[in-house]
Amino acid sequence: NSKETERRWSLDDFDVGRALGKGKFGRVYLAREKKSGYVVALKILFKAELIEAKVEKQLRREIEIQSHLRHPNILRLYGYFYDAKRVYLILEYAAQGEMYKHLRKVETFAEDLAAKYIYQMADALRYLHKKHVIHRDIKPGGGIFQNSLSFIPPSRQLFVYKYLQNFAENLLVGIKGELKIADFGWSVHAPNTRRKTMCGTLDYLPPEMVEGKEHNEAVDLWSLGVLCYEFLCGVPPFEDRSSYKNTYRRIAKVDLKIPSHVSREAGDLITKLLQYQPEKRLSLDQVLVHPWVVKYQMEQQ
Ligand SMILES: Cn1ncc2ncnc(NCCc3cnc(NC(=O)Nc4cccc(C(F)(F)F)c4)s3)c21
Repeated sequence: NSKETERRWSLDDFDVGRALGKGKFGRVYLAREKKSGYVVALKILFKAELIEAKVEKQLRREIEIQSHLRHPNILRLYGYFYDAKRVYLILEYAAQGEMYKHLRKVETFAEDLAAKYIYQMADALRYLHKKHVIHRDIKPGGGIFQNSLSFIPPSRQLFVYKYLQNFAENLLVGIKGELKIADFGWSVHAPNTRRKTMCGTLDYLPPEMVEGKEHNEAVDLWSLGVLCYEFLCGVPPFEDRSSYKNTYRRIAKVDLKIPSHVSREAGDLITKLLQYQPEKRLSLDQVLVHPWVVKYQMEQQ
């Protein structure tokens, strides 16, 4: 309820436990709110580092965006607080941790598991794209910070899509094995140690962004295709571990080779998402009714 986000939290409200992971700007810890016993993830950021990297505004925007999002496949940001040196993000705890650890452990996901994750991702992206429209209407001052997203001219609101650009770097898994998109902060745009490649974001960039052209939410459909490929093949489709230039070239040429072990339906979905022209890519609604995605939803029900 809104009470959670309004009340003043402090570190004394929590018992802090083991470290869950570390990002560029700080660490995440398991924590329990003392009164309710509620378990959360507490991300601790150092103000000095945020100021030095000039990302305070981005953090405000992230808090503003995330505090209005409610979707089972988007990690909740319950609130935040700060003290003299640090900013603390009170986050939903994703009990099964980082998606990449699961993928690396099994190398490739079975097609039914990959289809479940793609369905959940498409559903979350559809929600986010709709929210962007609503975000344009957030009444001034309606958010925690005055400079809420709504003050940004629509053209720059595409910034939020970029947050999703490397969502693959920031997928977590909830207690019931459900996918959770996390970490909308730019912090993850920095070279990310989480993946073997120096800067994971490259693998997920669509041709229009690689070529610095205008882009819109169709970038997320491209990324969804890259994610689906990586779930089924264990590596992203255009990766060239030796050089960024070659990865760029392969993306711009859509140099896509789908291995024979990938089913025809899965290959069909990937091919229809990894289209050079943004308007040719499947829409999120079409992804949600694609035979490969739907086939496994029946089994789930
Ligand atoms: C690893 N792990 N395992 C279980 C688990 N459960 C929950 N969470 C985890 N990890 C944290 C995931 C995050 C969610 N939101 C984030 N947000 C952020 O880090 N924002 C942020 C940081 C620094 C700078 C900026 C700025 F200013 F550039 F915008 C923005 S991090 C978990």
